[in-house]
Amino acid sequence: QQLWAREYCRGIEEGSSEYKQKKTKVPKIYTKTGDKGFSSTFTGERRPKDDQIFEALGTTDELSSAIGLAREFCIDHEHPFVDQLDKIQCMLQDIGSNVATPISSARESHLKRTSFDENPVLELEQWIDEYCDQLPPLTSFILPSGGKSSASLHLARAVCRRAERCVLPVVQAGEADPNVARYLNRLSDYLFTLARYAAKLEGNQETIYTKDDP
Ligand SMILES: Nc1ncnc2c1ncn2[C@@H]1O[C@H](COP(=O)(O)OP(=O)(O)OP(=O)(O)O)[C@@H](O)[C@H]1O
Repeated sequence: QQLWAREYCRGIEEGSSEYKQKKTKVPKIYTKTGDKGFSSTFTGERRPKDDQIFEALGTTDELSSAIGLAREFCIDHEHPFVDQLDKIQCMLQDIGSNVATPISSARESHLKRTSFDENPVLELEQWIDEYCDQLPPLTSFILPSGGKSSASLHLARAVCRRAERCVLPVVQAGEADPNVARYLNRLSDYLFTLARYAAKLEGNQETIYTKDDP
């Protein structure tokens, strides 16, 4: 809202009467148009808030928030991959735009602005391969553990898998780009690998699954 106001009033001296007059016209964050349980897609359609589009959109938002929290723990340790997490959060924003633009009601200009191609998927694969080369091979199940960075990356991984489940029906209905589902599928592998890598960098032990024999 603040940013919007600053942009809207760009070039006008802050505090001047013209600025104050213009700023009062900045729309409020709450329009109340969603109070009856319906909201808008980017194409302007009104749909119930429990529609699969908003389910997918909301879960993608949860995923970005989970990564945002993990990122904060990683910053505390000055991990070298924080830039990758930043880029992923931006990609998730693009995924949200693609999902919120159902192809059946989109105009050419909508599709152009919200397209999602396969390059980000390939980039994730490259990152995964680089980390895997530096990790010992997995010989048993590991549990979400390995310190705060690692455990929070595991939590983000689990949210990522839920986001994938929510996005899939939208993709299968032909309403979002299949690269969106591919990206989320690859992202959970990236987050798993990164969780292990973070534990290694921090010198933390990962907890191994064990089963007590009766
Ligand atoms: N509960 C929700 N979960 C996921 N996405 C949502 C949800 N509600 C709205 N959206 C999407 O996020 C966009 C912005 O949300 P916003 O809260 O402004 O919508 P709204 O509830 O329709 O409006 P308002 O909050 O002003 O009454 C909406 O246009 C819609 O695409």
